[in-house]
Amino acid sequence: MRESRPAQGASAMPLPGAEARLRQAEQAENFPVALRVLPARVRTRLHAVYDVVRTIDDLGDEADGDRAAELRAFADDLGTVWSPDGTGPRAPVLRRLVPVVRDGGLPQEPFDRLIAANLQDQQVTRYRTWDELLGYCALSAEPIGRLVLAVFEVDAPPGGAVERAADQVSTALQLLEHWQDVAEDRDRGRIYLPLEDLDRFGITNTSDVAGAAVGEARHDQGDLWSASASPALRRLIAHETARAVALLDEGAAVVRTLHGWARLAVAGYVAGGRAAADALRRAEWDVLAGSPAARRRDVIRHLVPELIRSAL
Ligand SMILES: CC(C)=CCC/C(C)=C/CC/C(C)=C/COP(=O)(O)OP(=O)(O)O
Repeated sequence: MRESRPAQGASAMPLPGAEARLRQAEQAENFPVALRVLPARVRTRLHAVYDVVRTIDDLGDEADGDRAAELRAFADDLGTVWSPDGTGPRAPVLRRLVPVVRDGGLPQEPFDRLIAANLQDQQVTRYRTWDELLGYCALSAEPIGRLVLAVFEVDAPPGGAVERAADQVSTALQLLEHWQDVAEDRDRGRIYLPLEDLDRFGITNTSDVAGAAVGEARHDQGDLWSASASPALRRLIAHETARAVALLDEGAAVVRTLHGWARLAVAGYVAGGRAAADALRRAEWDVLAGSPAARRRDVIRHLVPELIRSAL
């Protein structure tokens, strides 16, 4: 998962092979970002959007130096895609987005929300409740689904059933990634498992209790800091995975309302989510021994029935 993703570089300026590194990052995702069978125009558009999304995420997670400043600078550059200042954006990844926006009405607002999510990540490292976590997903995951709908020019009126279902699928995919990446996020100082659930399942996290700086391993003890997950933590991960899969199931209805390539692509994302849940189950919910990775063959195994269901 993320550990295999290379850092994009603090300033998102041209890096040798930057695009190749983004393609490599794409391979580490749970879901097929742009299935090879999709038409070239659609794949180009999906890649252009993915690369910007990934860049924002990498600035928020991995950039050296002042990440908030890097994100704000990138946001300024991003804004020029919609409000050309004569020269256009500086970052190559944004230059590749320009024709996609010109060609097919891609909105700026979802990108702005992704910037806001990553700025929030610099400040907020704990979520008290499930609802608070869903609020974060509204900034960090829902915009991705909305962009995918825009890429496929799907008619999805604001607040309507299609948009809501896409939000559910996107949120479910992000939650599943969080559960896969509990150890990695913890090492970054972030815990996405809601604190009320940690309490309810009796998970100890003495770094918080003792008020020690998160990430200082010598102070960190308790269930979240072991080399492998305790029975209590495994029960919690199984519970949170089931909640994410329930959201995925609800949102998967969107696949049935889509047509053509959009249906195939979104079925691929849903199948990727199911493969991620399989990986968690296969690891017996132990998310501390490593990040359980989705297998390609599981994605395919889920894609076929997903498509059949949507055709009925
Ligand atoms: C129309 C429709 C439903 C499309 C699906 C859109 C889609 C693929 C959403 C994915 C959301 C997601 C996994 C975010 C992960 O963010 P993160 O910041 O946790 O990612 P990271 O772990 O890769 O950094």
